[in-house]
Amino acid sequence: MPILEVKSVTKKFPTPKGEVIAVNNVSFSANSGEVLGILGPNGAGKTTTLRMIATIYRPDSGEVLVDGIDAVKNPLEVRKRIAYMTQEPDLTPPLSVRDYIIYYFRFRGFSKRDAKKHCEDILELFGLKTHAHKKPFQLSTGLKRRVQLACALSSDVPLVFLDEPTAGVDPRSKRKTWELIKEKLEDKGVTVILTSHDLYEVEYLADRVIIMNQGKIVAEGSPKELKKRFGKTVRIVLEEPIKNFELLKEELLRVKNVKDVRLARDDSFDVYFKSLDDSINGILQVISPQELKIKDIFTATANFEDVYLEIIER
Ligand SMILES: Nc1ncnc2c1ncn2[C@@H]1O[C@H](COP(=O)(O)OP(=O)(O)OP(=O)(O)O)[C@@H](O)[C@H]1O
Repeated sequence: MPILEVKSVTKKFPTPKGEVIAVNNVSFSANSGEVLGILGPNGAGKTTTLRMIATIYRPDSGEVLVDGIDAVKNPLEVRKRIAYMTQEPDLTPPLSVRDYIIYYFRFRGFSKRDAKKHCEDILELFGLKTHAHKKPFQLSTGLKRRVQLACALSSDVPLVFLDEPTAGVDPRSKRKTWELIKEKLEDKGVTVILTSHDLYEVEYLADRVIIMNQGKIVAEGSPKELKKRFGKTVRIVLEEPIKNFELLKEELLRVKNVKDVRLARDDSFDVYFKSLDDSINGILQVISPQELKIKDIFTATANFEDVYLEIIER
């Protein structure tokens, strides 16, 4: 049974300009041990979806089940099964790192003794020991986020939400955070719902991705599958500068499954294919009669960012 089932869920908000449909008839599920990425531009409905699962918002229609438990009928039981690392970059209440972690686990129902013991393990595991005495104002954004992450990932619950876990964090600390997430998840069977605007982060961490736009799911699959579905690029480098690119482009666009042709430099151009399996024979047949001499050919699968932008722009 999936740990999370979201079934035909809709959420609307009243605004002075009329009703906004933040989430529009969305359905998906997440299996045990899976990292599910939710992607989408600002306002796509990601946070609203997360908040409905986390029992912060009540859906207008549809159903959310966590571990088989209905989030509307039994919110307290659902809350026991989830941990939520929110987008808020600060630690509230403003305690020392050690006290904050103990407070967090006391709040989650741990005894004082267990919370203290758990806290020392977490400080060690997440490299926070030397910062244990510091107050939030003495911590960098990256460290504050790491404390929040440590609490969420160590909560011993089946479902964890990471809402932009590395927003505002520098590239080196980001990488460290990703490694910590991977390490921590490896043998635990925890399901993670990850939202992020960092496509590299999602590609690195997520087993499967849902892309939302304007309240709806517009694509779903593993990052690898999505890249495969959305094609490859071939760069052709010629011996000499191209004299009439527009004419060449026109002819290449007539080749089966070529969706775009763009000039890269004066002697090279990129051909975008619809799918990974498309052959480049067709383009060679256009080039040969024109006596253009090919110096090099490189093929590359579309990168995840290209794929994402294409899905969103469609
Ligand atoms: N409490 C609210 N009241 C009114 N409208 C809201 C409320 N919360 C969200 N919305 C609207 O619902 C839509 C979806 O918002 P949501 O915050 O879920 O998007 P998001 O994908 O999480 O965006 P971001 O990437 O910016 O966090 C937006 O149009 C937003 O303005």
